Amino acid sequence: MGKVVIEQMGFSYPGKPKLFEGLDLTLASGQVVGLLGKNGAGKSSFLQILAGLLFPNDGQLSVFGYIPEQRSPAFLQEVFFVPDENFLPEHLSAQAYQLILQPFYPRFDRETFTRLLDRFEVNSQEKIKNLSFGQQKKVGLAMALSSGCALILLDEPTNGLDISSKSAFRKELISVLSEDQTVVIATHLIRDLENTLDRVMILDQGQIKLDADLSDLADSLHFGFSQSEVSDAIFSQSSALGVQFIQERTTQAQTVVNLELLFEGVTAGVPIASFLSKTNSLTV
Ligand SMILES: Nc1ncnc2c1ncn2[C@@H]1O[C@H](COP(=O)(O)OP(=O)(O)OP(=O)(O)O)[C@@H](O)[C@H]1O
Repeated sequence: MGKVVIEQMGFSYPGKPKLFEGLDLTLASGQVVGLLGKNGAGKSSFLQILAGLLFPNDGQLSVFGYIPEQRSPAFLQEVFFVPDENFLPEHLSAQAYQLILQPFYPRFDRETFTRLLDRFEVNSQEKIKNLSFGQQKKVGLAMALSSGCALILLDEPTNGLDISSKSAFRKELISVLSEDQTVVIATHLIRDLENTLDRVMILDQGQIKLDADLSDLADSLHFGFSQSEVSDAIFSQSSALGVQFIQERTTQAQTVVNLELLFEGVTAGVPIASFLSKTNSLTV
């Protein structure tokens, strides 16, 4: 479908200091991207800018060749945004709302929607207002994953989901997506995204401090645990149980990327990107 291209983008809420400044970013299709950041880092605002709900103050933003703030019908039918809070009409059932929504999304797959609601154990006939927060969340996620949209934006998708629903969401996300779809997931529940992401972006102090493919992180870094300090660690964190550390990977076995430790390192100012072989962008 094309790309999302951000060039030198700046954004601030009226009367507030800059939230983003000089952001550069390109998202190709076929990736699940995790957007990580502390509370208030701007993750939700970033998604809303991509969805055309907030407008950048500076720079360029193009989503598949469209300018989101123009909110053209051709753009809107390619973007599905699931906010953290319920966005569904409370007086309708999931099934009734799906019928209203479907004509706006040409590739909406009704069978997938029905299957996902079953999988998520949500009653499609029940009015939204009678569903729990987690069940409402699952209706929104089922809609997004069935929408066929080229860009799917999920704000804290696992917030409010129980353990088995988180696992079901991860599995369905990977199985339902096609190569021409891009998903951006904003979250601070980092562990919930394990084994799901193709790429991670860490937003901190108005900048993207790390933007890297998970495969590159796993190739270039070694994530370990030791009872004592490790002398050549790039970053380490001690707890009562021992020391978690990140090393540059040379001959060590490949390890699963510890996203939480990576996040702590990057937000502590460690120039992790300089240890990677194929970094997408580096602003540290
Ligand atoms: N409508 C608004 N008007 C003014 N400031 C806002 C508005 N919405 C958010 N902000 C401010 O912008 C900053 C970023 O908020 P945002 O919700 O994008 O962060 P976040 O990373 O999603 O945070 P969280 O993890 O807590 O959801 C915060 O300082 C917040 O107070």
